[in-house]
Amino acid sequence: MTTPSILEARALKRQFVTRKPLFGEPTVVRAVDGVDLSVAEGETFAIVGESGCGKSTLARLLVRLIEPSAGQVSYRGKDIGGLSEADLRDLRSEIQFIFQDPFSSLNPRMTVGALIEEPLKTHGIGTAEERRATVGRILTRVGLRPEHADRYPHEFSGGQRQRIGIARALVTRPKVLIGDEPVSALDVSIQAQVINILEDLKDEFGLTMIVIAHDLAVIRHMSDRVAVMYLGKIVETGPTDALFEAPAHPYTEALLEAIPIPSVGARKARVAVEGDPPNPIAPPPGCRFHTRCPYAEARCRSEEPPLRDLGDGRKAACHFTGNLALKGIQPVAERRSAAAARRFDIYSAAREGQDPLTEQETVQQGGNS
Ligand SMILES: Nc1ncnc2c1ncn2[C@@H]1O[C@H](COP(=O)(O)OP(=O)(O)OP(=O)(O)O)[C@@H](O)[C@H]1O
Repeated sequence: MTTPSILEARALKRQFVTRKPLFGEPTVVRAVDGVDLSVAEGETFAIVGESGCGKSTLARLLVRLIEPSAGQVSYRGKDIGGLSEADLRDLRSEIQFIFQDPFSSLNPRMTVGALIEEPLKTHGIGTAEERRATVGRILTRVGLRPEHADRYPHEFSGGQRQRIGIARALVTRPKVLIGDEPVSALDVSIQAQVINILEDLKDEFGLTMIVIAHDLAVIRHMSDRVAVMYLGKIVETGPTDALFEAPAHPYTEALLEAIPIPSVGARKARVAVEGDPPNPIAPPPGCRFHTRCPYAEARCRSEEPPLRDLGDGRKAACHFTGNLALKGIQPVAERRSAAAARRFDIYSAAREGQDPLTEQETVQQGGNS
């Protein structure tokens, strides 16, 4: 029996038209350019790709924070494009966001208690007394204390502020939590703690999670399935383990090879795939990845590969998918660097309640908390 899907996108598109001042020609960015996806109830679904590939736009389309240029999104089988204002408000209490930078998403003039209580008030949930009790409970649940409700966000560390963001997102008991780079502003050791909290709360609240990240180590630990985006399109999707062990698209392979090394500099390290992504205003013809693909042939420059079904829940958009091995390509799993493997170990150790960092790494991280 297959798990029913909770969120679905069909042929979803969103373009942004910008115009240079005065008589400038309008330019069109196809930020999301024909995306189909289906998120199963209870799973953690990850969207990964380089900066500017359309991840955040896609996430915002999924909850109608922005309107699509074309295509459809449905939540529990219902087209959200046709929802009334009241139904849209209900939808927003069921689907919550957490953001990359908890400080900028929290109003610095509100106490932590007021910040967490706000969504309850907006949705008319509980009396003032009940809301205060709920705030105390959720603060404890994310590893803070009820008395922290009287303090202000600037009094907390980055990791604690992200816990506050999580508490605020979960206080209405949503069904879906979307995390837009939820840990990428945090140090590696703190990332592991926040990931653990999210995983525990996911089980406790029966959440479906959509996680947007550029960091594949985070994705590997958190997600059941992954969609890899490149220039507004999904180029590969499938179960996380299968995709990591044997990527079917050369772009996925390049991303896996670029996993950053854990060190002081890894705090905000970005994935670096060789070459720059093409200008999204004028994407290359044929396969959009051909300008950076080591395996590209003439066909790739003129013919766009469709997202083909590979079986076992996997899909990829590459003319050579399934044949990469024939081109003499060794699976990435065999080539992954020791440093990247260590990064995976850090998360694994933290998940098992051990101190994830060696003494030397703790010194490098500056003993942060
Ligand atoms: N409001 C907007 N107006 C014009 N262009 C936009 C707007 N929002 C996004 N874009 C463009 O759409 C493309 C996709 O942006 P988006 O933020 O969705 O990508 P992303 O993968 O989430 O990137 P990042 O990881 O940097 O947040 C980019 O080229 C971006 O410049």
